Amino acid sequence: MAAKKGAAPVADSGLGGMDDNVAQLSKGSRVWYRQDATTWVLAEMRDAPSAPPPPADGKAPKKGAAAPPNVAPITLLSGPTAGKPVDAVPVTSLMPANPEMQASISDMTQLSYLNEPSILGNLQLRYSKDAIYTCAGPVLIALNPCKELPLYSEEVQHDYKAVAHESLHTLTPHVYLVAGAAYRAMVREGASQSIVINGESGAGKTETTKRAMKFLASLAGGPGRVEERVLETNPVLEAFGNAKTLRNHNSSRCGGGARRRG
Ligand SMILES: Nc1ncnc2c1ncn2[C@@H]1O[C@H](COP(=O)(O)OP(=O)(O)OP(=O)(O)O)[C@@H](O)[C@H]1O
Repeated sequence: MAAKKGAAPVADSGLGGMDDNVAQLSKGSRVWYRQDATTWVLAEMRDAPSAPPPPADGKAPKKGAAAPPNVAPITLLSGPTAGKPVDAVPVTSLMPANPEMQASISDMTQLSYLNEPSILGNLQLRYSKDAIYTCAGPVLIALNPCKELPLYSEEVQHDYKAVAHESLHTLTPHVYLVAGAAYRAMVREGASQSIVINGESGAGKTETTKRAMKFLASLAGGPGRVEERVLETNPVLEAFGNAKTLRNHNSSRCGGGARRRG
């Protein structure tokens, strides 16, 4: 299969180059098909990739032009067009799908293929089950549920407090797991720890920070007023750093030009 670089109709995400994945495609393979710039659809290959048909106008390709990519017939498996056959799809718009895609995977490193649609598909599947936290090795991915979930109760905190003193990650991914790991490292090494929380506006950084601080305060607080006092610093910090924006009533990034109303 000779899909040449530069022939892809859409930009590569950089998460496992498309060309690298073409070799994985054969008849019966489950694949992700890039329908447009933002949509991946699960599909099955009806046959192995083959050379593309000659151009309709019969003209020979220009000298030095990149060879067109091989093509394959597929059947769409997900979305409103499920069951629809699509012929002659360029292999450069296909990515191998994980065989374990039916079950959601709590640690991305367990996915057989770590390409963009597999990561997004796994996150989407978990999100549909209100599993907003997913690990990617030591990194925690937190999605904004845009609703209150029963993930932060005293009982849940109690469970994660128990493992905060152990080194094993026996519970499902959670911001408490990350906070607990930082706490454990601080106690073990006797040194300050940092948790980097990153994401676009409205992603949930402030909420995640508050949950982590609350958990840390309750871990270390004991019978005193530590938890209360740590959390009382929030309004002061927010008064200096936060502002209401079109997208977020409590944004920690002020101004910043036009924003989409969310
Ligand atoms: N874990 C969560 N549970 C429930 N609601 C959440 C959660 N995370 C975020 N939200 C909701 O999303 C809104 C935006 O989240 P947040 O203010 O934390 O975003 P942000 O990433 O800090 O945004 P900005 O960069 O603009 O400050 C919150 O006001 C809250 O309503």
